[in-house]
Amino acid sequence: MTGQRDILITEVALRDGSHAIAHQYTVEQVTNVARALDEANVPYMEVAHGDGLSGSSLQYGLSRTDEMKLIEAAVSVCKHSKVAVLLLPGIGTVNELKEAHRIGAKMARIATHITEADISKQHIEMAKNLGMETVGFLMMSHMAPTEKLVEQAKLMESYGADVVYVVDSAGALLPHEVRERIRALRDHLSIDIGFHGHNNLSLAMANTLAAIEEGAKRIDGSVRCLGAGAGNTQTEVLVAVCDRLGIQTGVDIYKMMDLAEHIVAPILNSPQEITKDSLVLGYAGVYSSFLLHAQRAAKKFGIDSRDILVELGKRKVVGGQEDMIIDVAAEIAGQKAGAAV
Ligand SMILES: CC[C@H](O)CC(=O)C(=O)O
Ligand SMILES: [Mn+2]
Repeated sequence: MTGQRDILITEVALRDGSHAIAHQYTVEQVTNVARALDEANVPYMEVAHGDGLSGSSLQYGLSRTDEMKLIEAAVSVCKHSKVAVLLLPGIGTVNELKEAHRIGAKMARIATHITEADISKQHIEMAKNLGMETVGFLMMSHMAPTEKLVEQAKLMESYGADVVYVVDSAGALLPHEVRERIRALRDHLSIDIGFHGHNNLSLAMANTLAAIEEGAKRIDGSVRCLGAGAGNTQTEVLVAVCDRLGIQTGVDIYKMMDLAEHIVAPILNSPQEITKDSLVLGYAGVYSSFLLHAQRAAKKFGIDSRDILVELGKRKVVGGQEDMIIDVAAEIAGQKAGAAV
Protein backbone atom coordinates (compact mmCIF):
# COMPACT_ATOMS: atom_id res chain seq x y z
CA MET A 1 0.00 0.00 0.00
CA THR A 2 1.53 3.33 -1.02
CA GLY A 3 0.25 6.69 -2.10
CA GLN A 4 -0.61 9.92 -0.45
CA ARG A 5 -0.74 10.24 3.32
CA ASP A 6 -2.58 13.13 4.99
CA ILE A 7 -0.94 12.37 8.33
CA LEU A 8 2.25 10.50 9.21
CA ILE A 9 1.89 8.06 12.08
CA THR A 10 4.73 7.18 14.41
CA GLU A 11 4.11 3.94 16.27
CA VAL A 12 5.53 4.22 19.79
CA ALA A 13 4.74 0.83 21.39
CA LEU A 14 8.36 -0.26 21.06
CA ARG A 15 9.49 2.77 23.11
CA ASP A 16 6.60 4.24 25.15
CA GLY A 17 5.24 0.70 25.64
CA SER A 18 8.53 -0.23 27.27
CA HIS A 19 7.33 1.64 30.42
CA ALA A 20 4.23 -0.57 30.58
CA ILE A 21 6.23 -3.79 30.55
CA ALA A 22 9.01 -2.55 32.86
CA HIS A 23 11.46 -2.38 29.92
CA GLN A 24 11.43 -6.15 29.37
CA TYR A 25 11.32 -6.27 25.56
CA THR A 26 13.17 -9.14 23.91
CA VAL A 27 14.78 -9.11 20.48
CA GLU A 28 12.19 -11.61 19.30
CA GLN A 29 9.25 -9.45 20.39
CA VAL A 30 10.70 -6.31 18.82
CA THR A 31 11.50 -8.16 15.60
CA ASN A 32 7.96 -9.51 15.33
CA VAL A 33 6.28 -6.19 16.07
CA ALA A 34 8.61 -4.22 13.78
CA ARG A 35 8.13 -6.65 10.88
CA ALA A 36 4.36 -6.45 11.19
CA LEU A 37 4.44 -2.63 11.40
CA ASP A 38 6.55 -2.53 8.27
CA GLU A 39 4.15 -4.89 6.47
CA ALA A 40 1.25 -2.67 7.56
CA ASN A 41 3.07 0.29 5.97
CA VAL A 42 3.41 2.36 9.14
CA PRO A 43 5.83 5.15 8.18
CA TYR A 44 7.77 5.43 11.47
CA MET A 45 8.28 3.30 14.54
CA GLU A 46 10.15 4.41 17.64
CA VAL A 47 12.44 1.94 19.39
CA ALA A 48 14.39 2.61 22.62
CA HIS A 49 14.18 2.30 26.39
CA GLY A 50 10.96 4.01 27.60
CA ASP A 51 12.98 6.96 28.87
CA GLY A 52 14.87 7.19 25.62
CA LEU A 53 18.41 6.23 24.69
CA SER A 54 20.49 5.27 27.69
CA GLY A 55 17.43 5.20 29.95
CA SER A 56 18.31 1.77 31.30
CA SER A 57 19.29 2.49 34.92
CA LEU A 58 18.17 1.88 38.50
CA GLN A 59 16.46 5.29 38.45
CA TYR A 60 14.29 4.61 35.39
CA GLY A 61 14.29 0.81 35.23
CA LEU A 62 16.84 -1.61 33.85
CA SER A 63 16.25 -2.94 30.32
CA ARG A 64 16.19 -6.66 29.81
CA THR A 65 17.88 -6.21 26.41
CA ASP A 66 20.42 -3.63 25.27
CA GLU A 67 18.34 -1.07 23.34
CA MET A 68 20.91 -0.93 20.51
CA LYS A 69 20.19 -4.63 19.91
CA LEU A 70 16.47 -3.84 19.80
CA ILE A 71 17.05 -0.97 17.35
CA GLU A 72 19.22 -3.20 15.17
CA ALA A 73 16.54 -5.90 15.21
CA ALA A 74 13.85 -3.44 14.12
CA VAL A 75 16.05 -1.94 11.40
CA SER A 76 16.88 -5.41 10.06
CA VAL A 77 13.24 -6.20 9.23
CA CYS A 78 12.11 -2.78 7.95
CA LYS A 79 11.83 -2.56 4.18
CA HIS A 80 9.82 0.68 4.11
CA SER A 81 9.28 1.96 7.66
CA LYS A 82 11.85 4.20 9.28
CA VAL A 83 13.09 3.55 12.78
CA ALA A 84 13.08 6.52 15.17
CA VAL A 85 14.79 6.93 18.52
CA LEU A 86 13.93 9.16 21.46
CA LEU A 87 16.62 11.03 23.35
CA LEU A 88 16.22 13.08 26.51
CA PRO A 89 19.32 15.30 26.83
CA GLY A 90 20.94 14.47 30.16
CA ILE A 91 19.76 10.86 30.08
CA GLY A 92 21.09 10.07 26.61
CA THR A 93 24.03 11.84 25.01
CA VAL A 94 25.13 12.57 21.46
CA ASN A 95 27.25 9.40 21.63
CA GLU A 96 24.18 7.16 21.85
CA LEU A 97 22.57 9.22 19.11
CA LYS A 98 25.54 8.63 16.82
CA GLU A 99 25.47 4.92 17.60
CA ALA A 100 21.72 4.66 16.92
CA HIS A 101 22.27 6.46 13.62
CA ARG A 102 25.18 4.16 12.74
CA ILE A 103 23.01 1.08 13.16
CA GLY A 104 20.21 2.46 11.03
CA ALA A 105 17.91 4.84 12.97
CA LYS A 106 16.64 7.50 10.57
CA MET A 107 14.73 9.82 12.86
CA ALA A 108 15.78 11.46 16.13
CA ARG A 109 13.17 12.76 18.55
CA ILE A 110 14.77 15.08 21.09
CA ALA A 111 12.58 15.40 24.16
CA THR A 112 12.66 18.08 26.83
CA HIS A 113 10.34 19.33 29.53
CA ILE A 114 7.98 21.96 28.12
CA THR A 115 10.01 24.86 29.58
CA GLU A 116 13.48 23.49 28.76
CA ALA A 117 13.80 23.45 24.99
CA ASP A 118 17.16 25.25 25.24
CA ILE A 119 18.87 22.02 26.36
CA SER A 120 17.96 20.39 23.03
CA LYS A 121 20.15 22.63 20.84
CA GLN A 122 23.26 20.45 20.72
CA HIS A 123 21.27 17.25 20.15
CA ILE A 124 19.00 18.68 17.45
CA GLU A 125 22.02 20.11 15.64
CA MET A 126 23.89 16.80 15.91
CA ALA A 127 20.90 14.85 14.58
CA LYS A 128 20.62 17.23 11.64
CA ASN A 129 24.36 16.96 10.96
CA LEU A 130 24.00 13.19 10.91
CA GLY A 131 21.31 13.64 8.25
CA MET A 132 18.49 12.41 10.48
CA GLU A 133 14.95 13.70 10.32
CA THR A 134 14.68 15.59 13.61
CA VAL A 135 11.77 16.15 15.93
CA GLY A 136 11.51 18.43 18.96
CA PHE A 137 9.33 16.74 21.57
CA LEU A 138 7.91 19.09 24.22
CA MET A 139 6.84 16.91 27.12
CA MET A 140 4.29 17.69 29.84
CA SER A 141 2.74 20.32 27.59
CA HIS A 142 -0.19 20.76 29.98
CA MET A 143 2.15 22.41 32.51
CA ALA A 144 2.74 25.62 30.58
CA PRO A 145 0.50 28.19 28.92
CA THR A 146 0.25 28.28 25.15
CA GLU A 147 2.52 31.36 24.84
CA LYS A 148 5.30 29.44 26.60
CA LEU A 149 4.79 26.44 24.34
CA VAL A 150 5.10 28.66 21.26
CA GLU A 151 8.27 30.27 22.62
CA GLN A 152 9.85 26.86 23.34
CA ALA A 153 8.76 25.37 20.02
CA LYS A 154 10.28 28.31 18.18
CA LEU A 155 13.58 27.60 19.91
CA MET A 156 13.51 24.02 18.63
CA GLU A 157 12.62 25.26 15.16
CA SER A 158 15.56 27.70 15.30
CA TYR A 159 17.92 24.79 16.19
CA GLY A 160 16.85 23.02 13.00
CA ALA A 161 14.02 20.68 14.07
CA ASP A 162 11.86 19.51 11.16
CA VAL A 163 8.86 18.91 13.39
CA VAL A 164 7.74 20.00 16.87
CA TYR A 165 5.39 17.90 18.95
CA VAL A 166 2.89 18.83 21.62
CA VAL A 167 3.34 15.95 24.06
CA ASP A 168 0.57 15.26 26.53
CA SER A 169 2.78 13.10 28.76
CA ALA A 170 0.25 12.97 31.59
CA GLY A 171 -2.82 12.52 29.41
CA ALA A 172 -4.13 15.62 31.18
CA LEU A 173 -5.02 17.89 28.28
CA LEU A 174 -8.65 18.44 27.26
CA PRO A 175 -9.62 18.68 23.58
CA HIS A 176 -10.05 22.48 23.58
CA GLU A 177 -6.59 22.83 25.16
CA VAL A 178 -5.03 20.66 22.47
CA ARG A 179 -6.85 22.65 19.80
CA GLU A 180 -5.56 25.96 21.19
CA ARG A 181 -1.97 24.69 21.40
CA ILE A 182 -1.82 23.18 17.91
CA ARG A 183 -3.49 26.24 16.38
CA ALA A 184 -0.97 28.57 18.03
CA LEU A 185 1.94 26.48 16.77
CA ARG A 186 0.49 26.44 13.26
CA ASP A 187 0.17 30.22 13.42
CA HIS A 188 3.74 30.83 14.61
CA LEU A 189 5.90 28.05 13.12
CA SER A 190 6.76 27.06 9.56
CA ILE A 191 7.55 23.40 10.30
CA ASP A 192 5.24 20.41 10.77
CA ILE A 193 3.41 20.03 14.08
CA GLY A 194 2.84 16.74 15.85
CA PHE A 195 0.73 15.43 18.71
CA HIS A 196 1.47 12.62 21.19
CA GLY A 197 -1.38 11.74 23.56
CA HIS A 198 -1.98 9.46 26.53
CA ASN A 199 -5.37 7.94 27.26
CA ASN A 200 -5.54 8.40 31.03
CA LEU A 201 -8.72 10.49 30.83
CA SER A 202 -10.03 8.49 27.85
CA LEU A 203 -9.35 11.52 25.65
CA ALA A 204 -6.41 10.37 23.53
CA MET A 205 -8.53 9.83 20.41
CA ALA A 206 -10.61 13.01 20.87
CA ASN A 207 -7.43 15.01 21.49
CA THR A 208 -5.73 13.47 18.46
CA LEU A 209 -8.66 14.30 16.21
CA ALA A 210 -8.71 17.86 17.56
CA ALA A 211 -4.99 18.09 16.76
CA ILE A 212 -5.50 16.76 13.23
CA GLU A 213 -8.38 19.17 12.63
CA GLU A 214 -6.07 22.03 13.65
CA GLY A 215 -3.42 20.90 11.19
CA ALA A 216 -1.14 18.47 13.08
CA LYS A 217 0.44 16.22 10.47
CA ARG A 218 2.57 13.97 12.70
CA ILE A 219 0.61 11.73 15.03
CA ASP A 220 1.77 9.16 17.56
CA GLY A 221 -0.10 6.02 18.45
CA SER A 222 0.53 2.79 20.28
CA VAL A 223 -0.89 -0.44 18.99
CA ARG A 224 -3.21 -2.07 21.55
CA CYS A 225 -2.57 1.04 23.69
CA LEU A 226 0.87 -0.34 24.58
CA GLY A 227 2.23 2.85 26.09
CA ALA A 228 2.82 4.32 29.54
CA GLY A 229 -0.18 4.83 31.85
CA ALA A 230 -3.37 3.85 30.01
CA GLY A 231 -1.36 3.92 26.79
CA ASN A 232 -1.43 6.28 23.84
CA THR A 233 -3.94 6.87 21.08
CA GLN A 234 -4.62 3.29 19.95
CA THR A 235 -2.99 3.06 16.53
CA GLU A 236 -5.24 0.50 14.87
CA VAL A 237 -8.32 2.41 16.07
CA LEU A 238 -6.84 5.68 14.82
CA VAL A 239 -6.26 4.14 11.39
CA ALA A 240 -9.89 2.97 11.25
CA VAL A 241 -11.29 6.31 12.48
CA CYS A 242 -9.15 8.26 10.00
CA ASP A 243 -10.36 5.98 7.21
CA ARG A 244 -13.98 6.75 8.17
CA LEU A 245 -13.14 10.46 8.15
CA GLY A 246 -11.45 10.29 4.74
CA ILE A 247 -8.02 11.04 6.24
CA GLN A 248 -5.37 8.99 4.43
CA THR A 249 -2.87 7.30 6.75
CA GLY A 250 -1.56 4.83 4.16
CA VAL A 251 -1.67 2.12 6.85
CA ASP A 252 -3.29 -1.28 6.26
CA ILE A 253 -6.13 -1.59 8.80
CA TYR A 254 -6.44 -5.38 8.83
CA LYS A 255 -2.70 -5.85 9.22
CA MET A 256 -2.70 -3.43 12.19
CA MET A 257 -5.63 -5.27 13.77
CA ASP A 258 -3.88 -8.62 13.33
CA LEU A 259 -0.67 -7.23 14.83
CA ALA A 260 -2.61 -5.90 17.83
CA GLU A 261 -4.49 -9.14 18.40
CA HIS A 262 -1.89 -11.81 17.71
CA ILE A 263 1.49 -10.23 18.42
CA VAL A 264 1.05 -7.32 20.84
CA ALA A 265 -1.75 -8.61 23.11
CA PRO A 266 0.36 -11.62 24.19
CA ILE A 267 3.20 -9.27 25.19
CA LEU A 268 1.00 -7.48 27.74
CA ASN A 269 0.97 -8.73 31.32
CA SER A 270 -2.64 -7.53 31.51
CA PRO A 271 -4.80 -5.65 29.00
CA GLN A 272 -4.17 -1.91 28.85
CA GLU A 273 -7.13 -0.15 30.43
CA ILE A 274 -7.94 2.95 32.44
CA THR A 275 -7.40 1.80 36.00
CA LYS A 276 -7.80 3.95 39.12
CA ASP A 277 -4.08 4.75 39.00
CA SER A 278 -3.89 5.66 35.32
CA LEU A 279 -7.01 7.79 35.74
CA VAL A 280 -5.26 9.67 38.57
CA LEU A 281 -2.26 10.32 36.28
CA GLY A 282 -4.48 12.28 33.92
CA TYR A 283 -6.54 13.85 36.72
CA ALA A 284 -3.52 15.03 38.72
CA GLY A 285 -1.30 15.78 35.71
CA VAL A 286 1.48 13.28 36.46
CA TYR A 287 3.94 11.71 34.03
CA SER A 288 2.45 8.50 32.65
CA SER A 289 5.81 6.76 33.03
CA PHE A 290 5.56 7.19 36.83
CA LEU A 291 2.74 4.62 37.06
CA LEU A 292 4.66 1.42 37.81
CA HIS A 293 7.19 3.27 39.99
CA ALA A 294 4.35 4.70 42.14
CA GLN A 295 2.62 1.33 42.38
CA ARG A 296 5.84 -0.32 43.56
CA ALA A 297 6.45 2.45 46.13
CA ALA A 298 2.85 2.15 47.38
CA LYS A 299 3.32 -1.56 47.92
CA LYS A 300 6.64 -1.08 49.69
CA PHE A 301 5.27 1.56 52.08
CA GLY A 302 1.78 0.05 52.48
CA ILE A 303 -0.06 3.13 51.20
CA ASP A 304 -2.53 4.03 48.43
CA SER A 305 -0.74 4.68 45.12
CA ARG A 306 -3.30 7.39 44.34
CA ASP A 307 -2.10 9.42 47.33
CA ILE A 308 1.44 9.32 45.97
CA LEU A 309 0.34 10.35 42.48
CA VAL A 310 -1.86 13.21 43.71
CA GLU A 311 1.01 14.55 45.83
CA LEU A 312 3.44 14.27 42.88
CA GLY A 313 0.95 16.27 40.81
CA LYS A 314 0.73 18.97 43.52
CA ARG A 315 4.52 19.20 43.63
CA LYS A 316 4.68 19.42 39.84
CA VAL A 317 7.31 16.70 39.69
CA VAL A 318 8.67 16.18 36.19
CA GLY A 319 10.50 13.48 34.22
CA GLY A 320 13.91 12.73 35.68
CA GLN A 321 12.64 13.19 39.24
CA GLU A 322 11.63 9.54 39.69
CA ASP A 323 13.53 9.44 43.00
CA MET A 324 10.89 11.86 44.36
CA ILE A 325 8.34 9.06 44.12
CA ILE A 326 10.09 7.22 46.94
CA ASP A 327 10.53 10.44 48.94
CA VAL A 328 6.84 11.24 48.68
CA ALA A 329 5.82 7.67 49.53
CA ALA A 330 8.07 7.66 52.60
CA GLU A 331 6.67 11.01 53.71
CA ILE A 332 3.05 9.89 53.33
CA ALA A 333 3.77 6.65 55.17
CA GLY A 334 5.49 8.64 57.95
CA GLN A 335 2.55 10.98 58.28
CA LYS A 336 0.13 8.06 58.47
CA ALA A 337 2.24 6.33 61.11
CA GLY A 338 2.46 9.61 63.10
CA ALA A 339 -1.29 10.12 62.90
CA ALA A 340 -1.92 6.59 64.13
CA VAL A 341 0.15 7.07 67.34
C1 LIG B 1 10.20 9.71 29.95
C2 LIG B 1 10.03 9.93 28.49
C3 LIG B 1 8.56 9.93 28.14
O1 LIG B 1 8.03 8.63 28.27
C4 LIG B 1 8.36 10.49 26.75
C5 LIG B 1 6.93 10.43 26.40
O2 LIG B 1 6.50 9.58 25.66
C6 LIG B 1 6.00 11.36 27.03
O3 LIG B 1 6.43 12.35 27.66
O4 LIG B 1 4.79 11.13 26.90
MN1 LIG C 1 4.42 9.14 25.99
